[in-house]
Amino acid sequence: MSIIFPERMVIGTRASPLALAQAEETRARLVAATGLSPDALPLLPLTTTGDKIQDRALSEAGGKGLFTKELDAALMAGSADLTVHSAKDLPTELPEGLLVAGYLPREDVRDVFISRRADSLMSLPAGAVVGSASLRRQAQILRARPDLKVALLRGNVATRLARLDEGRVDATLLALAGLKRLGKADVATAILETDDFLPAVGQGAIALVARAGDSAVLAAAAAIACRDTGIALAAERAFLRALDGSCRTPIAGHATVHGESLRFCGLVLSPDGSRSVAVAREGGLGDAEALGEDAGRAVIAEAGLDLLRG
Ligand SMILES: NCc1[nH]cc(CCC(=O)O)c1CC(=O)O
Repeated sequence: MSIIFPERMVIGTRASPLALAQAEETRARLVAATGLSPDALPLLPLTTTGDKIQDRALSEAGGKGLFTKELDAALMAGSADLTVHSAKDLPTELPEGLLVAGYLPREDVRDVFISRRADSLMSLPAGAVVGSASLRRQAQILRARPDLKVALLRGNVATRLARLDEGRVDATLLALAGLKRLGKADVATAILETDDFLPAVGQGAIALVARAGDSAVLAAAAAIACRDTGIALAAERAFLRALDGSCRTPIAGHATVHGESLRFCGLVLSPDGSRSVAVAREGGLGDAEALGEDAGRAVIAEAGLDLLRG
């Protein structure tokens, strides 16, 4: 029996340069895997609530799904057939009727340090200001360097680099994956290794979301999906779900597949980095979700809910 792909699929995406690069990558992979022409895979760029809010930390703007609500609505209304997301920004629970149809092969998961004033986070002068909008990065910066200051810095990559050049902040951290996808990896001053600086759940992965019953679109997504990334993400997202992390809790988590085994590391911090609980687990590839969930429960047992509530 041959696989039936759709004749045409509208690809919903955010309109930011990074989102468009991710949607283009998805489109190119679909062309190669399904034989559809690029014209049969039009992009539908949408502006999300998260894109409009620029003056506040997103954790203060009402939480989850700020980058996904409009894309979910387009899927449900039928104006898009497949939506492309940074897995990092995808809530652990999707609306009824939608599901993750697959993940593309993961990019580099590491964060990078960018500064004109120092070669590394550890060599910044005391009191230097590091700009980031991520509570995880803020907490991890303060854990490594309690003498530094963190400041809210939002916006796309170009905006953040401009703030650095203006001297409004001394340094910033960004995901290497995003820089690579934008062809800007050369702006990195230093790469932070995962042992020192655990990335966010889903970092570097692109998630494809579709309608649950749409078998032709699901088949097309499956044709470009990466198995190992799916397994790693199942563990990471189960960890996040178990913690029920409000977006105000600094949480990091990273899983990797090594042959037949899956390794997971998780970390929860207080916002000021003074307290943290780390967890490590290893298991079989079939147990990814259970492993992540178990790691999340272990953190709750050790940390207590007050750490998690910040
Ligand atoms: N929340 C913003 C966001 N969502 C995904 C990425 C980078 C790409 C990725 O992690 O896949 C970024 C920017 C950043 O953290 O530097």
